[in-house]
Amino acid sequence: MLSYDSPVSVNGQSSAASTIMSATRQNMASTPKTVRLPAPALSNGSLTNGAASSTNASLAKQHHIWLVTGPAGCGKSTVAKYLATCLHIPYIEGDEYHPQANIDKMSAGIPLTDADRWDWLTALREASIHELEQGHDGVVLTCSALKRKYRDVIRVAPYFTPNLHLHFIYLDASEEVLLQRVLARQNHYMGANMVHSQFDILEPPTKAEVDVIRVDVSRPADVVMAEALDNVLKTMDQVQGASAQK
Ligand SMILES: Nc1ncnc2c1ncn2[C@@H]1O[C@H](COP(=O)(O)OP(=O)(O)O)[C@@H](O)[C@H]1O
Ligand SMILES: O=C(O)[C@H](O)[C@@H](O)[C@H](O)[C@H](O)COP(=O)(O)O
Repeated sequence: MLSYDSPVSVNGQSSAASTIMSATRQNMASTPKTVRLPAPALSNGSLTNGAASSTNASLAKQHHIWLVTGPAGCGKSTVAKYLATCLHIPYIEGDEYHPQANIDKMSAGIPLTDADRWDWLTALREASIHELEQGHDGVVLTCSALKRKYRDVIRVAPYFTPNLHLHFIYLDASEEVLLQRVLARQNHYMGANMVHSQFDILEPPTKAEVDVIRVDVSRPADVVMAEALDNVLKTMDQVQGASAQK
C-alpha cells in the first residue's frame, strides 16, 4: 500500500513519484502493492488557513482531492478503487450520494437536469473535505462532472485551504466504447440507454482547465490504471516541489 505518511523510502530515491512509479511499473498489471511514500520534512497536517506560521506553511503537508470523472461506463469506479488502494486513501463513490429521486429517474432512463445535480455535487465536495478533516492526506472521488459548471462546484473546495489541491482525472473514450462497456455491466441502475444522453451534454475539459489530467481509456484497464497512477504520483511530486520553493 502506498502511504503519504510513512517516512520509509523503498529504494533510496529522493522523489516520491520516481520511487513509487518504479515499483508500480514492475507491477502494472497486478494487484496494487504496499509501497511507502517519503513524508515531507515537516508537516502541520492542518487544513485550516493561518494555523501555521509562515515558515511552517511553506513546508506544510499537501492534501489532494483526486476527482475521477467522465461519462457513465468510462471506468471511474475501476480507476478510483485502484488509486485509493495504491495510495491508501479513502474512496468516495459519487453514485452513492445521489438522492433516491435521482436514482429513480436514471433507472427509468430519464437524464438528470442541472437542478437535480446541484445538491449532489455540493454533497460530494463536502464529503471529500470531511474525509480530509478526518486526517487523511488525500481522497479519491468519482463523479461524472459532465459540464464545466459542475466541475466548478467542486473547484470551490480549495478556495480557503491553501494546502488543498483538487485534480480531475478525466477518463476519455468514445460513446461507442462506453456503450459496449455499459451493455456488458450487470446490476447497475445506469442503463445503456443513458449513455447517449451523457454524451449529449458532455463538455470535455478544455486546455484552460489546467487541473485536469486526461487519460485515454480506450485501452485495457490495467494500462489505464497504471497511467492514472503515474500521473497522480508525478502531480504529487510537482505540488510538493512547488510548495517547497515558496
Ligand atoms: N479500460 C477498460 N477496458 C475495458 N473494460 C473496462 C475498462 N475500465 C472499466 N471497464 C469495465 O467497464 C465497466 C464500466 O466501468 P466502471 O468502472 O463501472 O465505470 P463508471 O464507474 O465510470 O461507470 C465495468 O464493467 C468495468 O469492469
Ligand atoms: O450526472 C449524472 O447524470 C449522473 O450522476 C450520472 O452520471 C451517474 O451518476 C453516473 O454516471 C452513473 O453511474 P456510473 O457513472 O457509475 O455509470
